[in-house]
Amino acid sequence: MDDQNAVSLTDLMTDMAAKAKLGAEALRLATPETRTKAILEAAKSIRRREAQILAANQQDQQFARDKGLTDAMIERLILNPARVEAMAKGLEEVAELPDPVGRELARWTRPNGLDIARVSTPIGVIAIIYESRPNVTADAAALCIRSSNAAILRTGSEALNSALAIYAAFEDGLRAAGLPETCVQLVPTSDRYAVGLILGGLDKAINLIIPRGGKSLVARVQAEARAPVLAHLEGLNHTYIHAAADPKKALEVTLNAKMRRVSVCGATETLLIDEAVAAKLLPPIAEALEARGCELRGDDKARALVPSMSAATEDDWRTEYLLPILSVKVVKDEAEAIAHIKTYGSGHTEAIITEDAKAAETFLNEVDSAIVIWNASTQYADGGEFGFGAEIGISTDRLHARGPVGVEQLTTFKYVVRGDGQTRP
Ligand SMILES: NC(=O)C1=CN([C@@H]2O[C@H](COP(=O)(O)OP(=O)(O)OC[C@H]3O[C@@H](n4cnc5c(N)ncnc54)[C@H](OP(=O)(O)O)[C@@H]3O)[C@@H](O)[C@H]2O)C=CC1
Ligand SMILES: N[C@@H](CCC(=O)OP(=O)(O)O)C(=O)O
Repeated sequence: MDDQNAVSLTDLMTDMAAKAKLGAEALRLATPETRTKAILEAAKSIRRREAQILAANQQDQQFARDKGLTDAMIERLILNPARVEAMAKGLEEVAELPDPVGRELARWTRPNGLDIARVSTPIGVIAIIYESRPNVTADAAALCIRSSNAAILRTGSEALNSALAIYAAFEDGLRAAGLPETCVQLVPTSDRYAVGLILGGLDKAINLIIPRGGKSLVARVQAEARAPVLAHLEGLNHTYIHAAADPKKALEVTLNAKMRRVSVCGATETLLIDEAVAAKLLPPIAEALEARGCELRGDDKARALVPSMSAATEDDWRTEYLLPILSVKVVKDEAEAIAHIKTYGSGHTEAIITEDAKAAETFLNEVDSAIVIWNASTQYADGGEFGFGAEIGISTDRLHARGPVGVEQLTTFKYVVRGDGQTRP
């Protein structure tokens, strides 16, 4: 980018940040009913604007095809009338969520009579950098309004036209509720220079940055972020089939965990299987996966059982494919499975398949990922599936929230202290 463009983009983003601060203040002081109205009106507007949204999405799909994106990546970009309706319905669900701000979280009285209450509050201005999935624009905007946070949204570049069309519905919703349209703003360019400006914190206007993406984004965030970050990063997830696994559950859960949607961050990327059951369980699981078009890459023991597998390299254990590819390792026991996850996992989601409650508890306790699952698919890593209405994504950070981030996770708190003239000795 030349100097002139850099200056104008810097000006644009600085202006957005200043407006976002005002928006955050307006939201903080608005009633819950006003915020509900903004979201419901945005949902109505999404339905009204369906044709525009779909036309914008067609442009994005063409751009993505010209760019040579994989089918899985194009699939997550696609909108159709059913998906537009699902987006509007999702907003209605968020609108109905209990208001997460202004709640008394705890209250106690000190011996000196001071009455202290911990009360939930919004975070302020949240900037979200996310991938090319159009519904994230709607979900993130609605969750931020519900939780009284102003949002600066930076969509993946392949979804920019769709995001702009969806964003227009939020301008309608905010206006109809009498709130400034700038409570939610969308970065109107795909220039990555804007990402750098967000990571720089925009003169401390940004209270939290949520980056939702893969390796390239991680590297940049780690190098450049100068504002607090709540990382929603890659999901290098494992499913471990324990020696006491039920064969039917092992087959069905593994198939779902890998193949339900291969491009989502909750997809399983590595299958670990106990050597005690590998000879019996791995061949039928491999056959079923291959029949659905999944490529398998295994270690020597796995390949001895399933000769069609290619050899896994060290890189495979470290790769989040987001494709119909699965790495497979036969492990000696649960301890080796847990050690493998500790070495290669990204701290997102891991599952154990077993009928042995003690082994399950060991796994749930010792594996230190944001989500640990017993006898179910890693693809349940999702705020909607957790009952949160929607999600910003899955936090792979340890502070201030872990796992699915919904409205409650978008709040912080303050202390309200009520006295009667006390002075401190
Ligand atoms: N934990 C979670 O909740 C989720 C995590 N993910 C993860 O996202 C990844 C898949 O999505 P994918 O589209 O590949 O994600 P990317 O990381 O490529 O893109 C995500 C966003 O980051 C931006 N970005 C990426 N790299 C850079 C960079 N170097 N400088 C500036 N901006 C950058 C992208 O912009 P641009 O459009 O310019 O490329 C896009 O807006 C997977 O790793 C998946 O696990 C996905 C969904 C949820
Ligand atoms: N957690 C959600 C969304 C995951 C998601 O958006 O993933 P991606 O395909 O990488 O954009 C789900 O499982 O549907």
